[in-house]
Amino acid sequence: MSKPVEVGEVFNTILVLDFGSQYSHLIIRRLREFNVYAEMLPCTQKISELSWKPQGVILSGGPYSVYLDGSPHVDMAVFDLGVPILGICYGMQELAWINGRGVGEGDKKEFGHAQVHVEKGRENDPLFAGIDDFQVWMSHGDKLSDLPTGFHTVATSGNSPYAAIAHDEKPIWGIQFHPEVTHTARGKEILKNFAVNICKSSQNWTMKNFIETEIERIRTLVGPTGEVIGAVSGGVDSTVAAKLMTEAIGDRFHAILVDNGVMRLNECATVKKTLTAGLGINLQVIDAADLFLGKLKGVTDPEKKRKIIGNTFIEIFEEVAEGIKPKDGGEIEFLLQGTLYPDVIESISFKGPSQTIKTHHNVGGLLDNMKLKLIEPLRELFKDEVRQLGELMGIPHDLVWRHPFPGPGIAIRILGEVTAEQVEIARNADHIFIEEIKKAGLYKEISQAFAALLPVRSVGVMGDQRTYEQVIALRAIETTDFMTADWYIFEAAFLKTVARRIVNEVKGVARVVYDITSKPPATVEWE
Ligand SMILES: Nc1ncnc2c1ncn2[C@@H]1O[C@H](COP(=O)(O)OP(=O)(O)OP(=O)(O)O)[C@@H](O)[C@H]1O
Ligand SMILES: O=c1[nH]c(=O)c2[nH+]cn([C@@H]3O[C@H](COP(=O)(O)O)[C@@H](O)[C@H]3O)c2[nH]1
Ligand SMILES: NC(=O)CC[C@H](N)C(=O)O
Ligand SMILES: [Mg+2]
Repeated sequence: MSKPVEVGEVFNTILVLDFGSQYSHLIIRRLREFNVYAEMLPCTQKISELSWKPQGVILSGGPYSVYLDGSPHVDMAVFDLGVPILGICYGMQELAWINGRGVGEGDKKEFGHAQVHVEKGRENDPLFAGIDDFQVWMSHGDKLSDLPTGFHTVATSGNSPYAAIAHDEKPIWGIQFHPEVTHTARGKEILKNFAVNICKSSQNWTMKNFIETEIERIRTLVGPTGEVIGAVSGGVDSTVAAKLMTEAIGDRFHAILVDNGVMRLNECATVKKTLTAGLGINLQVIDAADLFLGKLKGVTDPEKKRKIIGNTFIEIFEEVAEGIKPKDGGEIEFLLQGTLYPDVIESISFKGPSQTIKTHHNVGGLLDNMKLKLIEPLRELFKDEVRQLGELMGIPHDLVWRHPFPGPGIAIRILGEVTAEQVEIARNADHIFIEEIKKAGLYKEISQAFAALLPVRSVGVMGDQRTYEQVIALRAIETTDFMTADWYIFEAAFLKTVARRIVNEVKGVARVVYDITSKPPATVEWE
């Protein structure tokens, strides 16, 4: 018997078809919070092309209007699956459109809170088991003008006579409000009623179960002699992925850490020690600092820096990979990547192209010439699930909770030309800042913090001497998804200590400032 290779084949899965709502991914999050596995696919997904059968289907909201030409529609085969279906907002309008076309533009839009009442006589509807009168979050301009054929009303709100509808015979529901946002007070219970009570999904999505199935899956994919390479940075994602690979295939996995000369203070040595001695990962550190710094000489444009680092990184990785000779005499077949679920969601979303703000370095550029097959063990996981997984696999707590660190490293935190001297200044200032944050017990509260080195000089006075040196900008942010972020509010005394230490201990710095810009309009990194 061949073993399953898709996570959806192993866990009972709720399929969320995404019509492009900003909240679609939250549906997945909420379901997983009560241990039901859910996956999101674009609304255009052909059901016949799925390798697994969903336990239930949710049609998400979306910015379109079902009655306009060019709006997305669901594959009708979804109704032949015989599984329960829940339409949310656009998803409900889609159900109504298919069953009678009774959808149009409302006289007024409805954004924000509304009160929903379950109709008399419908108290036993399983979607609302234990819930009768509750506050919801609405976000729509279109509404149902009629009850679709074969449906009845389950709940109403002031502005929506069809706040919830259900099919008379089949397990199909539509709701106009968004149960996935926290502003809908009983939203999670409604989703749980749907997934657990109605769809009968097992609540077995735990990281403990995931480890076992994922290791099995990797072994099946790689086979008994196959070998895998992977770029590992010492960040949480690549470390957790590398640890899973090691558990699955031992030293047939080759991890490569590239020292690009713009890593944090003592980074490579620490990562090497933790990963090899601590976690048994077969890791090779490649010292390419001089090569990177050589290529960055004279470059000040942020995008150029990013591209140079990205390309050089690939060059080195390929060179090292070619030198690795698998024991079975064949060739390396697979490349490990630490892709997370948010990246996957971003690439499947039913949305138009968004503008490039900055080029994030990535290892994906390797694929064309290397013909390596990708292994992405974390592609179904959110960051907090990766952290849980890391803790369970015995990865040190400090590593699991590390702030993210960008591939182009300190190079995009040095404004202007990147030289060994500038790296030294930025690195030492950063080290002091992080050290003080940890000492104050704030590290976990802050999502990311670092020091940037500005290419301006300022006059100072130290020990009666005039100084004329550079400026360090401290950045600390709070965020959940790094798409938006707010700056962290420190106590004045804390900033005072950090500033004093940096000016006193780091040669070349005369002044320290604190960045109080949110994202947007700024970004997290300075370049
Ligand atoms: N210096 C490096 N050496 C080898 N691989 C690297 C290096 N820097 C980045 N990478 C690769 O680029 C990928 C993306 O980097 P990214 O910073 O997003 O993830 P991470 O470092 O694993 O985790 P985190 O987001 O917590 O920093 C990494 O998973 C790793 O494969
Ligand atoms: O691996 C990475 N390669 C990159 O090229 C890169 N650029 C930014 N970042 C990280 O992404 C998050 C958002 O940063 P920005 O607001 O600056 O885009 C923050 O966490 C940044 O540190 C990167 N990570
Ligand atoms: N959030 C939604 O799904 C909105 C659906 C639809 N476009 C409306 O405005 O009614
Ligand atoms: Mg990183």
